[in-house]
Amino acid sequence: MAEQLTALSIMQDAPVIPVIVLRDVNHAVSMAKALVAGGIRVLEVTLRTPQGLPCIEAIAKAVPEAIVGAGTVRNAADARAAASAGARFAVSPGYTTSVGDACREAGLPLLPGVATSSEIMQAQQDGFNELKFFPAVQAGGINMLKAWQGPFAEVRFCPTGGITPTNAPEFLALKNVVCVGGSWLVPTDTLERGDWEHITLLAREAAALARKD
Ligand SMILES: O=C(O)C(=O)C[C@H](O)[C@H](O)COP(=O)(O)O
Repeated sequence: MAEQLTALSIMQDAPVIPVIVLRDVNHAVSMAKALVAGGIRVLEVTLRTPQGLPCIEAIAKAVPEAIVGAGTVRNAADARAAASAGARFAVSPGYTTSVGDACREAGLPLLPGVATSSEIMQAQQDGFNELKFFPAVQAGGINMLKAWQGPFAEVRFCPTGGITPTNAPEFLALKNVVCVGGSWLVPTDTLERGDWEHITLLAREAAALARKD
C-alpha cells in the first residue's frame, strides 16, 4: 500500500523540494531517477507547461520510489487533473477555498501558497497550517518569516521563490521553516543536455543541507 502522506510528511522528507519545469516528456523519468539517486524523492512538477501532467504520469508509473506532486495548481480543475495523472500531493502559488476543497476531495495533501497575513488566516480557517511562502525572497524573506513567528506560531512554512544553495541554510535555520523549495536542482540547460549526473550532484548537495535540530 502507498504510504500515507500529509503536507507535513512531504515537507519533512528532505530539506529541499525541487520545483521542476519540464518541456519534454522524454526527460521526466531520467530526471526523476537522477534526483532520487541524489537523495531527493519528493518532486514538484509544475503545471506551467502542457507537458507537466504527462510528465507526472510517467514518473508516477516508472519511478515508484519518487513521491511526485503537482506544482502551479491554480484551480479545482488543475487539482483534479493532477490527481488523475497520479500526483501524490499538490502545491499552489496562492490559496483559494476552491483549490483547498478540490485537493481534499481528490485526496491530495496541499501546500497552499501565501504571501500575506490575511492569506495565512484564510488558509488556516480552511484547516491548512503547513504553507508555502511564495515568492519568499521577493515578499519579505527571512524578516517576514520571523515576524510571522509571533501571531502564527503554529504555522510551518516552505519558503519558495528566490531560494538558492547560498541562502537556503539561513531559511532552514528558522524555527517556522521545515524545508525550502527551489528550481535550482533542475536547470533547463542541464535537462536539455541530458546531464543526469549533474542533477544527482545538485540533489546530493541539497539533501545534505542542514536543518535546525
Ligand atoms: O510555478 C509555481 O507554481 C510557483 O509557485 C513558482 C515556483 O515555486 C518558483 O518560481 C520557484 O522559484 P525559483 O526557485 O526562484 O525559480
